[in-house]
Amino acid sequence: MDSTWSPPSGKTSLPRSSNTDSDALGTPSRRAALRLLDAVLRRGEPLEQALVAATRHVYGPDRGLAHAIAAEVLRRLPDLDALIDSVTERPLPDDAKARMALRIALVQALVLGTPHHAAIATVLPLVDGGPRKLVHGVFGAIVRSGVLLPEIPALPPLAEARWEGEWGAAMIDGAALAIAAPPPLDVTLADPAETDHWVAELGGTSLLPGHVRIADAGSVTDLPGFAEGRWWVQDVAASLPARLLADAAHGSAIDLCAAPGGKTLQLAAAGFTVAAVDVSNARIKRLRENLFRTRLKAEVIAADVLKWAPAEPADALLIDAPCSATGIFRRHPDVLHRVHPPIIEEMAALQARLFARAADWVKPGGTLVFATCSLERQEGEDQLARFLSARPDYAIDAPDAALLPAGIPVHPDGYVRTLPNMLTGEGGCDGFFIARLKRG
Ligand SMILES: C[S@@+](CC[C@H](N)C(=O)[O-])C[C@H]1O[C@@H](n2cnc3c(N)ncnc32)[C@H](O)[C@@H]1O
Repeated sequence: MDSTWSPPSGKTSLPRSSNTDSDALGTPSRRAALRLLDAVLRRGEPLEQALVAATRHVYGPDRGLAHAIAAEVLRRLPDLDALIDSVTERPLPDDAKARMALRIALVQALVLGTPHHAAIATVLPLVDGGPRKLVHGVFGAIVRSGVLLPEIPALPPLAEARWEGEWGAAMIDGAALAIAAPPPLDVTLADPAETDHWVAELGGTSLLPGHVRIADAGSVTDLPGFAEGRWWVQDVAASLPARLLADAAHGSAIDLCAAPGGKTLQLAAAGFTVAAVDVSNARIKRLRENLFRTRLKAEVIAADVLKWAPAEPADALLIDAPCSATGIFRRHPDVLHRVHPPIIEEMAALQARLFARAADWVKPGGTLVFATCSLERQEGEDQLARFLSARPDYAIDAPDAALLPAGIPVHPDGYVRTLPNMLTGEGGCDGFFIARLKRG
């Protein structure tokens, strides 16, 4: 047994050892959750990317459960670890299987409402032949003490230090609040004139014409209007780049880094003739499905933007550049743990190349929007500054504040920066950087 834990006096009757019976009681989904956490925390893989391999032998609702457990552990990791460390004599190694198993058991018992006996019984087989007694004892000590996780989660120290330095304490408070509760579902309507209709039909609220926010949506595909393609899922902040473009231009549009196509759909619905380019075949498949469902039209091009070039320049160009994705941590909490400065620098270098190359594909007098779903200045403000100093033919084109939800300002320098401490009363928003530029 691991020497870092001393059993509380008296007792511990362990559930039976792992066998196919205990696996049938829900262990496969916990094994899958363990594989997911391993992929994110040890190998630095995005959670979504790890899903297929990690849930290969898990079916039906168990797959969703594995995803939910792993995502919730990632949201509450610092608080779960603090609880574990409060009970062990010496800290368990960060990547020890016992710590992983405890995180999975505790998040079920303390956040997901799993009965305590089921939370521990389904997890003990994960440490079979190893520290079962330790895991059982630590879990028991914590749940018996009646301690709860803090209402407002702690952020991982490295992310907190980076963001506090960049954006200040209010942003940290907003970010912590943002992971305390599941985010609302935002949808963008194919026809903004139908906003009132869909607000009523979906039981939501609206922050902008063509936007509906639903607090507790349940299954997206079962909602009215989904199958008919009247709307698509898109955070309100993610809808702003295409809104800004459509406000300033019309005619032809090139949507670079387009898949799965939320912004392509917006541009097509706004009347642009759209060429949508993306390098990922898997994501392009989803883009085509989205076009099919919404009956909207775009030319879809599978290509690497660093090698591809259009036959002629366009009136409007959107670069929704690949990035660290730290702005979407509410739905993708893996970014809180796996994004570090080298990844941010690597993505920023790619963005700079895409931005510089695509700038030649806009007609004189045309409009370019550069956007990233990142909370890092290197992927936003710094990109804009470097671009403007290299391209005197471009100037910032500040949008009218009326294009944005009340609570999201236009920055004095003319771009839009959304942060987790914006729209907090309405359910928050993702972190985005959006710059609209006019070519002279
Ligand atoms: C932020 S996502 C785009 C989201 C999309 N615009 C939307 O609204 O649904 C970035 C996209 O960039 C694509 N990408 C990354 N590098 C690329 C490259 N060199 N050329 C083309 N697409 C690229 C990725 O496949 C990914 O789909």
